[in-house]
Formats: sequence, structure tokens, C-alpha cells
Amino acid sequence: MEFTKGHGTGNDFVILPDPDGALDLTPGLVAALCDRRRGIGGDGVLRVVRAAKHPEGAALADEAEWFMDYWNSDGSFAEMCGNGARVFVRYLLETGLATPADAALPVATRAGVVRARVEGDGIAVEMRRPRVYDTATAALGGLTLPGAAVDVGNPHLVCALPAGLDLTALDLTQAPQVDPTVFPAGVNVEFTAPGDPVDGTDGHVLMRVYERGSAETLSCGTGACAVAAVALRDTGRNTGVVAVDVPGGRLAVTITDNTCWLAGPAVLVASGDLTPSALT
Ligand SMILES: N[C@@H](CCC[C@H](N)C(=O)O)C(=O)O
Repeated sequence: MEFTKGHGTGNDFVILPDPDGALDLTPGLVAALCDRRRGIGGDGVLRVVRAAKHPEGAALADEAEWFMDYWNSDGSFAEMCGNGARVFVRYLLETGLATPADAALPVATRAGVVRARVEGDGIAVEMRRPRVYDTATAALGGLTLPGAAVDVGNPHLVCALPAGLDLTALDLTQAPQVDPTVFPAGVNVEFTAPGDPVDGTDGHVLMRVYERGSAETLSCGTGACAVAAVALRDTGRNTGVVAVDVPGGRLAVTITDNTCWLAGPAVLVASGDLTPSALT
């Protein structure tokens, strides 16, 4: 089985080319691939399959040739992965499955079609505008933090740390507790603190994340978009550019009236062959 390993700001993925949808990908195989000691290691798996060949992509096949079949490292599905989409497009371009075009390259996902373009050394992807729709709390250790529920195609809860608490000191080895009636399908939880002003932006936020299905990761693209939407709202803006610093680097989020662009590095680090029988 061919694979490539890639990452976007340290959010890392095992990429499996499967143009015709022939691979029998199971939750167990995904978890084994993502195992950092016994497998390749990753926060998730990106299966590269023709939209027409995937049951959840077929309806979008007239808009996008490729479907990003994203799985979390525990073997669960997610609707969308922002960093994954950027790395997916890097893979399409480097393998010649797509060519850089002036117009943005469409990719089908479970959350609809997103569009990507090369931007400097990185890849930017245009997603739906995040929707801040509710309030909720996250409990972590002895803290209960209020937050904003945000839909970015997948669910997020953005919680600002009170002044005086150190973001880097948070213990994210355990999942934050959230209200399952607000998030029946689970949620990705972002913890934030304000950053110093960055030229050319309307805001700068520091973020750590505990991802649904993957635990703490070094970065979450859709999480950064959720954080940017909340940061703009909190300063009375509807649109703007926000720099979001995650443990794995910096992402730039541009929110317009209708869409949201997520930009940053997307890197392929290795390719090879793996032995599925050794994984299971
Ligand atoms: N890291 C991703 C989000 C991956 C999916 C998430 N864990 C979920 O279950 O919704 C990103 O970059 O957006």
C-alpha cells in the first residue's frame, strides 16, 4: 500500500492514494496507520479518491474531481479538516493529479466543495464562513470556561483563557468536558489567549486545541477559522484578517462576507510502501 506523510503547521496526516475507491479502509486500519509507535503516525488519514468513486463524493463529482476522505486518528470521520485540505491539495499538485490553475482548485469534502490555491510557499483554502451560533462551557482540570460554539463545517468550541492563566501550562492530556446536548456529535475545543499586534492583520490570537477524535494536536485549521471568527466578533468586526499562532506555527485566516480563507504551510515529508498485514 502506497502512502505519503505530510503536515500543515505540524497537524500531520497519512495520505493514501486510492483514485478508484478500491481500498478497504476501516476504523481499525486508520487507527493502526496513525499509531506513532507501531504505524506511520498521524493526527488523521487523508484518502485521495475520485469524487465519482466515493459514495459521499459522487453528488459533488460535477464540481470537483477529487474527494478528501478525512478520518481522525481514532478511526472516526470528520466533515472537514482545514489543514488536511491544504496538505491534500499539496499532494494533488506534487503528484500531478491536479495542475496549478489561475482559478482555485475545487476539492469535495463531507462539508461540501472547498477551493484551494498556491499562495507563496504555502497553500490557502477557501471554506464556508464560520457561524458562531451558541454559547457553552468546557471543563478542564478545576476550570470551567465559557466559550462560543462555532460551525466551520465541523463543530468547535472556542474558550478564551482568563487573564493571568498561561496557555502553555494547560494540561490537555485529558479531553475537556463539554455538554453533549449542545454537541451531540462531539466537538473540537480551542483555548485562546491574545497575541501581540501583527502588522497587516486585524487581530492576533494564540491557540491550543483538543481535537475530537485525535486529542491534542499541534494545529487545527478549522479551529483557527473558528478562533478568528470569534476574535473579529469580539472586536466588533464582521470581516478581517487574523493571525492565529498554534504550537506548530502560524496560520492566517481571512474572513470575508461569505467565505473564509485559511493559509499556511503544507509540506510532504516522505513517501513509501507499507505492509497492511503488519499493522493489524
Ligand atoms: N485538524 C483539522 C480538523 C480535523 C477534524 C476534527 N478533529 C473533527 O473531528 O472535527 C483541521 O485542520 O481543521
